[in-house]
Amino acid sequence: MLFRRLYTSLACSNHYPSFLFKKFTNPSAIINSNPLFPCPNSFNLSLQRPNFIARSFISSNSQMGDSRRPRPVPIPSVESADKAELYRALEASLGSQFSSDPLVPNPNPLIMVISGPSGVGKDAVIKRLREERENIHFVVTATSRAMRPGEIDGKDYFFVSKEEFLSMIEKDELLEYALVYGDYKGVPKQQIRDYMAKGCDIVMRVDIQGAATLRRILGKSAVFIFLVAESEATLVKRLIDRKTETKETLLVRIATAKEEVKHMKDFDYVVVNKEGELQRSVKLVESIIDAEKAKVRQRSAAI
Ligand SMILES: Nc1ncnc2c1ncn2[C@@H]1O[C@H](COP(=O)(O)OP(=O)(O)OP(=O)(O)O)[C@@H](O)[C@H]1O
Repeated sequence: MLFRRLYTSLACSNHYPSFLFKKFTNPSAIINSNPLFPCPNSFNLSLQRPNFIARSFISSNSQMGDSRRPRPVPIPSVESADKAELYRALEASLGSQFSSDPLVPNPNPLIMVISGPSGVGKDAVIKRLREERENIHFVVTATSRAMRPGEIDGKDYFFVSKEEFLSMIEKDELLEYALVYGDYKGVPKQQIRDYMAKGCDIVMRVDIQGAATLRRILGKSAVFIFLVAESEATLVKRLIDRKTETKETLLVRIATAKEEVKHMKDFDYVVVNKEGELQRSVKLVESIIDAEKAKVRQRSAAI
């Protein structure tokens, strides 16, 4: 049993020649067939004793002369030994201290792009996510449009003049921008850099066109989430209930939404924001973040 554990830990370690583990499944076969183990018979014998003497495997693999080899280390019985004593004996036997350094580096900051048709619930999901999750920066967009009553500069948008916006374009300070109904809207790069440097994840809320532009710029280095209602009918009712649209803009938004749903395939994840189940949608977005953080090959975005 003890030998099997030792064998498994050595098989996962970089310190030991892999051929020993690839080729053999029976530990005693390794011992009996490998010239690096000078005394196969004595090893087999030692397995039969409760407190057997283990040789340092790492050292026995070295090219050092016998005089420099560490002496055999007694390993106490697993059943009766003190935990600390057993731990130290295993360290001594393997010839190195067990490191407390993290085996896995901190995950990279994530850039998430949340998009979906108008009225699907992007703002509602993001608002709830903001309340529930720390270490996320929600990107504040720059716009050249006038501030509406109740809006706060730096929170809802960065309100800048058209000239200032054009100067930001000129200086390549925007990750992406668009002219929407005569007003510029864009994502300032520096804000994203600053928060990523602090280790924060980044969330951007953009329309479908913005998401397509960001996909071209960021490729697979960002996560793209498409938010959708369970049906067209639900989406329309939600827009009507919001009472923010005129009949003309309602028509435009609904017609646009029908087209936008076709772009779902360009995203990495789809979250169905079902009627009355906002919390479930937020949990699903959080699960996506958690899954991305657990990826062996992390996305790595450079802005
Ligand atoms: N799961 C849900 N169930 C019921 N109502 C919801 C749900 N999610 C969002 N809503 C409501 O639907 C309406 C539209 O949501 P929201 O404004 O967040 O959409 P949006 O995608 O940000 O829209 P737009 O792109 O037009 O700004 C809001 O009144 C919101 O409270």
